[in-house]
Amino acid sequence: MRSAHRVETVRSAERTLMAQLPPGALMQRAAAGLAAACADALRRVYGSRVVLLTGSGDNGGDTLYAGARLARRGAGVTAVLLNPDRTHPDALKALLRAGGTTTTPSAAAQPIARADLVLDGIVGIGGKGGLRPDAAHLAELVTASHATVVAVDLPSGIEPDTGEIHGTALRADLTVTFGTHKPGLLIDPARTYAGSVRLIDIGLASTLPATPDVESLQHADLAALLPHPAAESDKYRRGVVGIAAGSARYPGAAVLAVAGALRSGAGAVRYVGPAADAVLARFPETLVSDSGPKKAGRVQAWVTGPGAGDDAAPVTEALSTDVPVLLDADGLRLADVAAVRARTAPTVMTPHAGEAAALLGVAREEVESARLTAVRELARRYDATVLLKGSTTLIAGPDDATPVRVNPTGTPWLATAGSGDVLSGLTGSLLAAGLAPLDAASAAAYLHGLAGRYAANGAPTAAQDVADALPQVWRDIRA
Ligand SMILES: NC(=O)C1=CN([C@@H]2O[C@H](COP(=O)(O)OP(=O)(O)OC[C@H]3O[C@@H](n4cnc5c(N)ncnc54)[C@H](O)[C@@H]3O)[C@@H](O)[C@H]2O)[C@@H](O)CC1
Ligand SMILES: Nc1ncnc2c1ncn2[C@@H]1O[C@H](COP(=O)(O)OP(=O)(O)O)[C@@H](O)[C@H]1O
Ligand SMILES: [K+]
Repeated sequence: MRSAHRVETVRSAERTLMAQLPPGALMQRAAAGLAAACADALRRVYGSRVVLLTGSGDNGGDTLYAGARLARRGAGVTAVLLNPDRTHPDALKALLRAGGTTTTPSAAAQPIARADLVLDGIVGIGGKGGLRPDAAHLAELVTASHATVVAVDLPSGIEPDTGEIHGTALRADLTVTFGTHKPGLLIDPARTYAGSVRLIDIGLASTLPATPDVESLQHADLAALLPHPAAESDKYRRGVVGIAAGSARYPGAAVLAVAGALRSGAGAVRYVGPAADAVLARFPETLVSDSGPKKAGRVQAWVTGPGAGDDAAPVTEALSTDVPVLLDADGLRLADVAAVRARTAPTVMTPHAGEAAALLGVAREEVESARLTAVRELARRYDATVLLKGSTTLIAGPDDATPVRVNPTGTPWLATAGSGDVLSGLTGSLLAAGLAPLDAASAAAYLHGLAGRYAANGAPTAAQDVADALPQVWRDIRA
């Protein structure tokens, strides 16, 4: 599991750790890790040209100490001091002693244009709001240069706790972060500013709380979560997933949801709805029922909504059952908030940003720019597990104390009609297998994202291909 902690949590853990260490020890650990990462990025340190964008806080301090280490190895290092009177004094002395030089923002254009490497030490976890005008000007110069950009702790200008961006932020190729990930490094839009992220161990794990604020599943977590049939398994023990989806107008949504469910470990898939002929034509193994969800026979989880049109009856009926229910697409719109809140079995909702915006009564852009806030608010309002789809899919449980999961897999090629239907069938299957709602939804997002990458492999792909790629993803994860 990859963990991320909010600024307040990081600061408190740092205070505890610092009290046990000699003064300055933490900053030296951070600077040593940072300098090593920079040396890797440069390949050859001797003779390289390095520019340090240096703010007035400890983020600038880390940067100056790392610059001093690079200067001692033969790099030409120039620090651009944004606030000369308030620069970290000891770190600045160290840089000058190592042969580094300083300059002002107004004279920074030439060194930045010539640099091989630029370190962004303008602001770290002490930042609020987008970059101020003088720093924003430096960011423009960096964008125009060919230098490799390394962000120190985080790209300056992003909101560390949420991944929001208010104004200008600096774009990095690599972010070297200290002690723990910050949520903003994992969540878009800020995530794309961070480039690849490298975590430096400064000993903080010993003082951070065990439960992070945000987390991401990794391959090993998936391998542990995925259900695997045992000798005594039968189709009911493996889980029967019910799909109440599709309409005369959108039969394909039903087919794709069934495809996602069949490829994801369900012992059987039961279908109810007006698209039975289309479903059976493609998947003769589907159990089709003429009745609604309540009378359809034994099912361990329902998926309802994809391609449903305006018929609320199957959605309402599914919600009245005592098994987990997944609401997607039209089902989100047709579900009554009070009926969802009143359920005793889990409910999982899987909106994209547009659907989430409609449920929250805000503009789509507002959801996309503040994804963490939106997913938490929906989970709270519906007392449900919410999976907010998009460029970084987020999954929140109804309880605020549970970490929000960020899906690390995925590809923009998944933004293709019907791929969401595959995800809903896939999630339903994992719910029917007995996974807890947060695990089912985050494992499904992980598998779906990888299946999208496999299916696309750098070229356009379609929703059916994503479903067809699922077994190979499954095999690779278990291997
Ligand atoms: N506290 C610790 O023990 C450690 C801290 N470390 C470093 O210290 C950083 C935090 O240091 P600080 O608390 O001094 O804070 P920062 O250095 O992140 O930022 C504070 C300074 O940035 C300026 N600033 C704030 N918002 C700005 C904006 N939007 N545009 C331009 N300037 C802005 C403020 O005027 C302030 O002087 C971490 O990110 C990390 O890099 C590391 O050395 C590891 C140990
Ligand atoms: N920019 C993006 N990057 C990565 N994944 C994306 C992006 N845009 C959409 N997706 C993914 O593509 C899928 C699309 O689902 P959805 O919007 O419900 O489509 P549909 O309703 O057509 O099935 C979701 O899994 C979503 O997370
Ligand atoms: K920074």
